[in-house]
Amino acid sequence: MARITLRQLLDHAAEYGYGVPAFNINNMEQGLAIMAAADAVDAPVIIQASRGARQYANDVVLARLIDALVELYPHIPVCMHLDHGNNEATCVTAMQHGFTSVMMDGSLKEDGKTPADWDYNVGITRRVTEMAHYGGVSVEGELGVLGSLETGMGDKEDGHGAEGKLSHDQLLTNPDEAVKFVKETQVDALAIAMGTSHGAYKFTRKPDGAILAMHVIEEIHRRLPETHLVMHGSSSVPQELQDIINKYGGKMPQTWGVPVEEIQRGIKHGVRKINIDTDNRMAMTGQIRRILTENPGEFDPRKYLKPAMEAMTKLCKERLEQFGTAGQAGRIKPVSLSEMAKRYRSGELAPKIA
Ligand SMILES: O=C(CO)COP(=O)(O)O
Ligand SMILES: O=C[C@H](O)COP(=O)(O)O
Ligand SMILES: [Zn+2]
Ligand SMILES: [Zn+2]
Repeated sequence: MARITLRQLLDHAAEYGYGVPAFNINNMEQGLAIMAAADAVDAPVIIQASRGARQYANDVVLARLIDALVELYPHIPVCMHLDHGNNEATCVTAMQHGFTSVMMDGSLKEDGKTPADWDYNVGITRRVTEMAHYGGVSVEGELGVLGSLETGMGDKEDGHGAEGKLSHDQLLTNPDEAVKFVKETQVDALAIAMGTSHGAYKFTRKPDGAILAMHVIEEIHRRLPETHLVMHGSSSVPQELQDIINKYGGKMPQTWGVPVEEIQRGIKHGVRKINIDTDNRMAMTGQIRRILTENPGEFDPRKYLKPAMEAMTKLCKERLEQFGTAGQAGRIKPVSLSEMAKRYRSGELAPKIA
């Protein structure tokens, strides 16, 4: 059994100076693809499911799927994480289905659209952290609202995300507030806003410091050196994948994502979890388009899902290598949830804030 908590994994990543991609999952093919990549490079993995993924695949199916993946690859530590939990219930039901980590995203209200105020975010995140830690489960919180520094718009693209115009203050996490937030909520990891957004359309040009504010990460890390930082919306949206999709009938306007070298810079400054969904969606879609275009008579899903899985495996492998996750699986001895719970109770896992 190699299920592992986010806290244990990110503590290890901090100790050895690497980052861990968190790949979103919605179905068996994505699960198999992630595990094949982790196995190929001996990396621990974070597999995360959004509320949408849980509705799509069904909690019971997802839970059994993760059991199966863990059984198939007993030497790979797997953290099963809830992406963008919107209230206490979403977090608790994830824990009931074997998630070892939950995100309570209190930066937005329950509707996943309306920016929340400080008291709401601290209150709900603190409640989830208390509950989760009793069971040894890890918690990621979020401070600041994801959205574009180019347009000032929230990131409404894929269902979750703020609607309408946001202020510069909302779009960039304030370092002083970050310190207070971690202290008051006791989260294990903190997602911050610095110009990334979900989906493919993050930037209209290769991002520089004006629209991808890596200096905010560096400042927060200076103030909170022991806190694991999380970058959402961190797909790189490779040109090559845009080209494949468009070559085979797709119509994706030219766009830019988060360059891998910027993420690597973040990893030097406390970024430990890097969320990636869009790149994998694009890798799979490109191959499905290619196969169906080249073989219009094809109707066996395996014929296009297998190349789609292989493309996803290739992308996951690249990120595991680029972030330094490769080669770390064998160095981690999973700590049980009950042992983690004891450590929270003893106070030894409380955030260390100067
Ligand atoms: O942040 C994410 C999931 O929480 C995914 O981000 P991307 O859309 O950039 O892949
Ligand atoms: O939050 C963003 C992730 O990419 C998950 O997206 P989703 O809510 O469409 O499943
Ligand atoms: Zn969010
Ligand atoms: Zn996200």
